[in-house]
Amino acid sequence: MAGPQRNTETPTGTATLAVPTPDCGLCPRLADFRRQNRLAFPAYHNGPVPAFGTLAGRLLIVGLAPGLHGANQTGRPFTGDYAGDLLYDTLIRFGFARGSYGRRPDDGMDLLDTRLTNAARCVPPENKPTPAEIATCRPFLAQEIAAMPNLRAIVALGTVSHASTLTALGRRPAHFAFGHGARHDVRDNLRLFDSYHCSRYNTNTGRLTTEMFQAVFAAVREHIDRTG
Ligand SMILES: O=c1cc[nH]c(=O)[nH]1
Repeated sequence: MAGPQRNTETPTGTATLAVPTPDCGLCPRLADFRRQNRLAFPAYHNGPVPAFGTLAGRLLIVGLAPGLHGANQTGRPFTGDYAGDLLYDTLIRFGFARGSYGRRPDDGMDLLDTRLTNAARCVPPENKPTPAEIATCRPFLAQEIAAMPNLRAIVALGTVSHASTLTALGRRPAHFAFGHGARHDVRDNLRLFDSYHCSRYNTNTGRLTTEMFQAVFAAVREHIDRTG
């Protein structure tokens, strides 16, 4: 766990972006959980899950945290478990992705004009990152945002992502109430769209329907096409 806490990646070939090291120890509880998971599931990714998609994109989607048998297994956000089913299908429908989601990182899915990341990069016990863990991981989210020169829209999946995104942008969450379908102009040329998280729990309970989720991305599509 010792050693530098930051790597850099150069996805655009120009900008460098700080990302957590594979053995990031900034959150002791998550590092402990990772050690347990390495023993229990040695074939899994078991590390911070990097963002997926291009930094040149106009859209950034911010999830909560990797699922134990999803992104923590495969190393790609929202990949490997139910959480990606509705998300990737919706992205394809509105032209933000192409391919077909196969729950595997080698399924050939491409994001178009879009980047996908999480408020916390490491899998938390019981899918619940603590506020301190979200805060510790926030600089990586802030760097993602800062490294996207064409950004026009951010979709926050759930209240935790909504608040962390606003804080990363230097805005006060108390000034922007979360609501499914809510839109907030958070700075010049940048609109935040809120959605309930596309988790199995939310869709099974009917809190989030396919139509509700699609309506958010229809609005994002319209916004991006209109603002260029
Ligand atoms: O928020 C989530 C849920 C599942 N998988 C992710 O990568 N993020």
